[in-house]
Amino acid sequence: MIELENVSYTYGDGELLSNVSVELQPGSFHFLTGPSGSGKTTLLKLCYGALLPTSGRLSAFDQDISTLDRDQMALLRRRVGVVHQNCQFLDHMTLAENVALPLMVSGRSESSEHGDLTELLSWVGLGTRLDARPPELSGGERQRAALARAVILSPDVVLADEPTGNVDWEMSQRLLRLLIELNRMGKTVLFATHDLSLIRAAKSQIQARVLRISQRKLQLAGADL
Ligand SMILES: Nc1ncnc2c1ncn2[C@@H]1O[C@H](COP(=O)(O)OP(=O)(O)OP(=O)(O)O)[C@@H](O)[C@H]1O
Repeated sequence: MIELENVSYTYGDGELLSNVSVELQPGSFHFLTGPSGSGKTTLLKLCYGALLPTSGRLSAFDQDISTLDRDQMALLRRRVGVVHQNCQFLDHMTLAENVALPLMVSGRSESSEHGDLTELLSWVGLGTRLDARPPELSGGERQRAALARAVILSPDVVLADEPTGNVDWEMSQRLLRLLIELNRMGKTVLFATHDLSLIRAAKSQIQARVLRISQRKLQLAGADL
């Protein structure tokens, strides 16, 4: 689905990621961990084409991302749902309208495999909050709304950037379960988190590989986690 071959990325004059290689196979579940500032968000941005590698090759759906024109890049972005670290909503619109925005922008009327919008919001536990305005939502509700918005176009890949960053343990587990469910529906999932206890808790629920960024390199974490 997404493959990085010797990808490096440099902001200004400081190299952040150095010769990173990884392949996200269809239907796989990966965690991405590493200290704050190690480059997790940057790696995710590379995966959805918000940044292009400084060197190396990144391909998505068998296409070299650096060769894509604007339309092809837009198509790629539709196949990759992103839960951003600091999810933003439009405060003057309802929760349902915010979640439906990608549908409107893409000119589509149908929803994801969850059926209609109400069904999707019920799936994330927000079925009674359709008319709420974003400022009225709790942190956990915002994160679940962000997840619903990320999957409304039925992407093949879901990238989640610290979706459990500002929520308690119970809500973290709930978000994890939703991502596991998406994976069981066949989606390829990359879940960035610094929360190692959550990764340990996930081990009994799913077979996932754990990638760790350390000193600009990407490694497969082992039993030491
Ligand atoms: N647009 C940018 N310009 C310059 N430096 C940047 C930019 N974006 C990020 N950085 C720097 O790159 C480094 C990695 O940032 P990144 O957000 O990818 O790390 P992270 O592992 O996701 O961190 P956290 O866990 O704190 O979210 C940080 O030092 C950050 O300041």
